[in-house]
Amino acid sequence: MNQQKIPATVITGFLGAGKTTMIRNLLSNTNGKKIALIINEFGDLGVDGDVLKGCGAENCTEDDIIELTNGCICCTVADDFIPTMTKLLEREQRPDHIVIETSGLALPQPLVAAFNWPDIRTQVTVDGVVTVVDSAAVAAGRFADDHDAVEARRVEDFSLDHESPIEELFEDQLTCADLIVLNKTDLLDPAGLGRVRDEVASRIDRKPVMIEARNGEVPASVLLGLGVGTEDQVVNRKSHHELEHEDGVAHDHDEFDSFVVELGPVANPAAFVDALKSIIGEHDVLRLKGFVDVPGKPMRLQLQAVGSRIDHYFDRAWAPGEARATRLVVIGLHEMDEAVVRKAIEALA
Ligand SMILES: Nc1nc2c(ncn2[C@@H]2O[C@H](COP(=O)(O)OP(=O)(O)OP(=O)(O)O)[C@@H](O)[C@H]2O)c(=O)[nH]1
Repeated sequence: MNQQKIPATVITGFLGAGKTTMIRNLLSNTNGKKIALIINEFGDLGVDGDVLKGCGAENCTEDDIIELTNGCICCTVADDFIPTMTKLLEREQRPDHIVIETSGLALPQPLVAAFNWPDIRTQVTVDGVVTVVDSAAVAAGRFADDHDAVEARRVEDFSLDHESPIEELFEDQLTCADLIVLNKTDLLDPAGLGRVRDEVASRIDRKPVMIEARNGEVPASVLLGLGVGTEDQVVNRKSHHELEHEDGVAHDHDEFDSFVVELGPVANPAAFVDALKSIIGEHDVLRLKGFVDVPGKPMRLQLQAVGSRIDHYFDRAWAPGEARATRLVVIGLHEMDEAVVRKAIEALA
């Protein structure tokens, strides 16, 4: 049997960069290609899966969307990702293309390396790694090393062996890229965007192609079909973690935490969003997302916060028999005080 290898595109990028938005767009214009989608997110609430399953794409049905929820994909490659791929490849109707959305906190390197496992390597190749960048967050200095803060942490914790975890992850995700999408261009002027381009370029030695996008609108012909075979090159794209721990110390996400808050109905969404904005700013919440039950409304309110920028819109009707609920996942650095943030959010409903 001489089957062609199935191309797989890995989509990575920091929390809230616009990965799900880009994939949603992609699914609405796949040029007839049948797509299988593997999604992984940090936190116990499958928001991305819900959003993507809800888009009703013809070439990527609910059966073709697989959620990996047992942890961050880079740490669960052997237990989760490999068996999932194996099962996918055993399907009678194989996909034309596989798209993998990593969690916003994932290191793409271990995932790409997994494509060299014997059973996978013969059947699939990494078409390319696409790293989505929140250009507005870069411009706001979110990934710049805050030397004072890092030094303060170093004084408190002598075991700290590296710089800001956010900055490191951002660089690791760029380091692995075959294509960089500078997203959220609508939030910057051309000069600001030029500075973001320079900053991103300065953080990597290789020179992957960089394109600009708004709302993740990138044609399928650009995203799919890069034809790189990244699994053969991953050794040259080592993450900070791999460079620091060549002795094989396991990677983990101890620097980040997430929890889910469940609340009652929210009668006044505008006031709720304003109050959330304050809580996010005060406690330096990195990402907050989920769904809100607004009494008297047949539709579910989707809420998406990246830093203190919050989008909210009614995304779909509550399904018959579906329990209406307000559930939000909150992600922050380990220092974030879960009890205090939880209490502050719970007090809003
Ligand atoms: N203004 C603006 N907002 C955007 C753009 N792209 C995405 N967003 C918004 O940014 C927020 C996060 O987008 P997602 O697509 O969920 O980001 P993500 O990278 O999948 O997030 P995680 O899975 O949590 O890491 C949502 O509110 C999007 O609507 C853009 O180009 N411009």
